Amino acid sequence: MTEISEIPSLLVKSGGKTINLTFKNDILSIVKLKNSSPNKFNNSISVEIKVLVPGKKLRLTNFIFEVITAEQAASWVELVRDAAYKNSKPNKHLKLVINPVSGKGGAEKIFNKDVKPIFDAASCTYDITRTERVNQANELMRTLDLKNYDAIICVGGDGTMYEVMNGILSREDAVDVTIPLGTIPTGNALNISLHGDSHGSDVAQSTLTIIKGVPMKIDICSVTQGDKRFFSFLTQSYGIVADCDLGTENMRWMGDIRFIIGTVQGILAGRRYEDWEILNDDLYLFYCGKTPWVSKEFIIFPCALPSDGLMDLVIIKRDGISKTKFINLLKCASTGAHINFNENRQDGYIGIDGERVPFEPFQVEVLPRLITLLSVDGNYCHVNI
Ligand SMILES: Nc1ncnc2c1ncn2[C@@H]1O[C@H](COP(=O)(O)OP(=O)(O)OP(=O)(O)O)[C@@H](O)[C@H]1O
Repeated sequence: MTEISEIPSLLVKSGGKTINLTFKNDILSIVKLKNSSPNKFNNSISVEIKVLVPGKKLRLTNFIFEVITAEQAASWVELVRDAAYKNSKPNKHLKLVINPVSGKGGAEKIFNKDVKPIFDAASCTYDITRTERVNQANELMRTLDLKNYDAIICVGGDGTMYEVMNGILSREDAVDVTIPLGTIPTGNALNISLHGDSHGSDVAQSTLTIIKGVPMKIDICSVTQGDKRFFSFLTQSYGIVADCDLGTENMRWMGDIRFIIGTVQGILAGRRYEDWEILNDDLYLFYCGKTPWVSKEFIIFPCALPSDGLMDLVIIKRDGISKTKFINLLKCASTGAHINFNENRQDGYIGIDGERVPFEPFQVEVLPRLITLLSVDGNYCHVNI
């Protein structure tokens, strides 16, 4: 006999159309109903299946099937539930962190209208913290009793996820934390990357990923700046990318168009960055190497590491620095302090996951597989490369 868990899909008719429902993705729950009105099967029993119907936009609906006996109903319920939650835990209990000011301020409304009905249909339970100030999510995660939950879900943007991750990774038991994180994207930017498919920015799809998704380990960057440490899951940016994001915070009300305006502003202002250049300049110094010292008193590459597979490079341009400053800079090289020498540009934007940090040097280290996310299938995205 074929078991339901081996059947990939269920064909149903709705509004004259035949719909192919997969157990893995589309079926959220099944319950036995007591029939209120008697029919030709005296004492007959029905089962109700709640589904997210696939299509351009996911649509929540239900189908009722009449079965003859209570035993048949019980066996339907058991078989369909097992098949629908073969790879994920049913009836998850979630901790939700809702940032009411994320995006254009509609997180609460989006949650109530588009997310709550799906969680309810899947019999997921949750308790909610609505953030009332900056850093509250971070502080909450430092002390929250994580064993009470199956996943932590951010209803917000990247900034909310950034706070949650930084809070978790600042806990004393951080290395033992395996609880998966998920996100309902109500912010402006890059959440798409967290759910790993082209529908990642879709609220219903993200809700489904939380209900049915599988854990995926991701690397985290440890960014140190002076005596501070940040945990970064997206980007570290300096240059036009940081300027067009952080330099346009006051234009948030415009939505995504602020990123275009920021880029145009940066180009018109003729700002220059040291990311990538062809060197035709008249130089004071171009020095590339693998070991820290030029001589005992000249530590030109104080950060060089023995086996990092990288070469270190120092470039000093004539037009970028006065002769006096160049001499002062060389004097600092006996202790390696020249790398902290003030740049021409005294102020600017540096962004860690899109959050502004001081305009000071920073160092990044990758910590492998430190955080677990809920994902569609354990991958970020599928590309044809
Ligand atoms: N009640 C609140 N009032 C003001 N700021 C808040 C409040 N709750 C959270 N925050 C802060 O809001 C900031 C922005 O949140 P978030 O990044 O989630 O939304 P977003 O900026 O719209 O999205 P994205 O970062 O994806 O563009 C976070 O840094 C968080 O600290």
